[in-house]
Amino acid sequence: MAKTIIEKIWDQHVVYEEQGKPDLLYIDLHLLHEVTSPQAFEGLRLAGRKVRRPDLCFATMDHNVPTRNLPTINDPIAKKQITTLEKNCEEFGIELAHMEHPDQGIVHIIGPELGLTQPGKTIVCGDSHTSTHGAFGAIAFGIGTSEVEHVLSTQTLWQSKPKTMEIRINGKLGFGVTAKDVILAIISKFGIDVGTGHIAEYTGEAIRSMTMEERMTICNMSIEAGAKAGLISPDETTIEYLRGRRHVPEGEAFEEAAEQWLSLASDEGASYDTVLEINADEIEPFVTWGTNPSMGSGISAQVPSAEDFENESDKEALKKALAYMGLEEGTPLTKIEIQHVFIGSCTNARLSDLRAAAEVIDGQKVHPNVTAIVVPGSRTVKRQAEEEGLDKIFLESGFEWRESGCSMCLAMNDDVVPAGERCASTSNRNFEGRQGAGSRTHLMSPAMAAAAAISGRFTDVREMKLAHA
Ligand SMILES: CC(C)[C@H](C(=O)O)[C@@H](O)C(=O)O
Ligand code: SF4
Repeated sequence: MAKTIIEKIWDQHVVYEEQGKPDLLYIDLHLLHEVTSPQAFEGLRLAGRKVRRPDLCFATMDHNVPTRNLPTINDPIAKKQITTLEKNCEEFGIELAHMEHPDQGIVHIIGPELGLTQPGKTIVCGDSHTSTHGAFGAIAFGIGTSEVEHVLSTQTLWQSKPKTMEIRINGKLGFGVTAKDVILAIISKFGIDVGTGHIAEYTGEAIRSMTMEERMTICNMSIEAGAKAGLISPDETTIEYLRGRRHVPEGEAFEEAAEQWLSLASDEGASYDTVLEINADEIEPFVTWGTNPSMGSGISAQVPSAEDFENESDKEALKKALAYMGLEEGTPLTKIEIQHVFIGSCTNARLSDLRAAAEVIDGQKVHPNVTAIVVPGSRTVKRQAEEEGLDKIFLESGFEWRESGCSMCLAMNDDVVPAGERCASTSNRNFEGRQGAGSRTHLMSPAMAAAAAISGRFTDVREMKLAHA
């Protein structure tokens, strides 16, 4: 029978099953960071247990790390989490990319970079955006701290088999439209709960022509559509990205692995519990205007009005969101002014994202009302960007060029948007207070954020690109 990649990987990892109960799944890779691991290690210690497979674990520091004046951490809670992770990794024998290690970075950026993330693996991390790793054709999802402890001690996890979903993106993307616009358009069209109980596979021509970095942006936000995980069947693009990376097999063994990885792709004719479709040519550069990632529109639209919605609860949600965001119904999106720009996060802080932003800047200056920062997703991204001179492009235009970490994505560190101010952000969440108490977040692509930095308001990057062509 034709199977989806989701079923193939799942079936290969079930170590115990019983009718009517969750399956016990083997976990191939466990990624850790400083925020969700301390109690898990403490639990092991109290129970006198060891980590079963430290060689299948990898830890980094990302949420709390400062992005300047390293290694000074001002916040005592942040400092404690950092030193605790250091101690735990040493005691339990887990490899750690500490704050100043050359491999340090946001957990979802360094897994792929180091070749730890591979097709066919089950990958977990105490972090909801673990779905990013699904771009390689892996089942990758976030887990809670008690599950982190379970995986540390047994290398397995109890999981109910999710339903399968296909999200097909038909056709080719238009000029100036990026992976971020695609995933924001999908969430806007289908809502933040559509994926509940499912693992989603993204398919279609637009996905096939994307690079691995673009595919990671798509899979990263699966959780914002409510899905447990999101993934993409491996193809030659996947294989070429992985070739030569540190943790993948070498030589003949790589060719064998590649063949096996390609065989995981969903079979022709495999069926899914749910199928959603969107046409690439209906997608414009996107920005969010509200307080969840589905509250967004193409840049040529206006902030919606209550009359655009049929049911009362949607009208109420709109009013509440606009009150928090300080926006009026019907305002053209290109009239909205911003005070901050954040180019960073596990959604959009890889090398290609920084290149896309730098290309838009193209010798222009950051608007005088705007504070703009670039936070590379990892130290490797930072080094590579500097080798290409991207840091100079950003610095000369007036951006700050920071050290890698989660930074302003969630303001668990010193990088905070002040109350009442607006930030054009390449991250993935725009909830109330996400970038600091009272902060107002607008999600968009790196190119759109760069365009906003220059003009001080939301701008259709396609026009800016044409003007500079
Ligand atoms: C801190 C962590 C648990 C959290 C997550 O799970 O996603 C964070 O990374 C986020 O993006 O909100
Ligand atoms: S960059 Fe943001 S979304 Fe990603 S792991 Fe860090 S806090 Fe979470």
